[in-house]
Amino acid sequence: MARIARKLFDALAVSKELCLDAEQRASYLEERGGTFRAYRYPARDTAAVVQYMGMEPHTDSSVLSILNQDLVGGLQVLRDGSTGWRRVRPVEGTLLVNLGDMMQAMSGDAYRSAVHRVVAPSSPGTERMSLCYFAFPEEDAVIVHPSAGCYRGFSCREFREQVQADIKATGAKVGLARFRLHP
Ligand SMILES: O=C(O)CCC(=O)C(=O)O
Ligand SMILES: [Fe+2]
Repeated sequence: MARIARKLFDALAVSKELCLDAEQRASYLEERGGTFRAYRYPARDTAAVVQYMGMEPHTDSSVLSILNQDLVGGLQVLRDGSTGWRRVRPVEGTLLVNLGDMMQAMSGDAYRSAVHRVVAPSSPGTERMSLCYFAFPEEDAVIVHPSAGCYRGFSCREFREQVQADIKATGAKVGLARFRLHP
């Protein structure tokens, strides 16, 4: 997964939206600093009246996240500027890539961090499994976009600490809005 993340990142890094130099390419994605998570979403026992949320709406704090979901389905994304959720149809033998908050910051909002959620299965006895790899920058690399000026420079460590402080204080992640220069 780390190698796939590196290949994808290097391909994006030369795009006009990122245009990273060699040093940024190396420090904005740290192969050994990735996190791997395995999830199991059991179905609700009783007949669900409302959709039962397996994971609440959020953006990933990563640079990019690579997801392997099974065929049960349940992942949904919010399209930019829309309030409607779209189901992400599982396709056997494929990986899914979500861009995260770090990518949005380093591209000066050209690439957006996808808001997504997981709806747990509704049929009793069904469960959903997924594997997710999250790629991050080096802890102390300062993320800046040379011209966009959307965000003040910040490191992944600072971002994580801010997210944790916000969750502790308010119960929710504030995320990139904390670092935006012109709210
Ligand atoms: O389980 C999934 O499909 C998504 C998990 C996810 O969005 C996350 O861990 O951030
Ligand atoms: Fe996520």
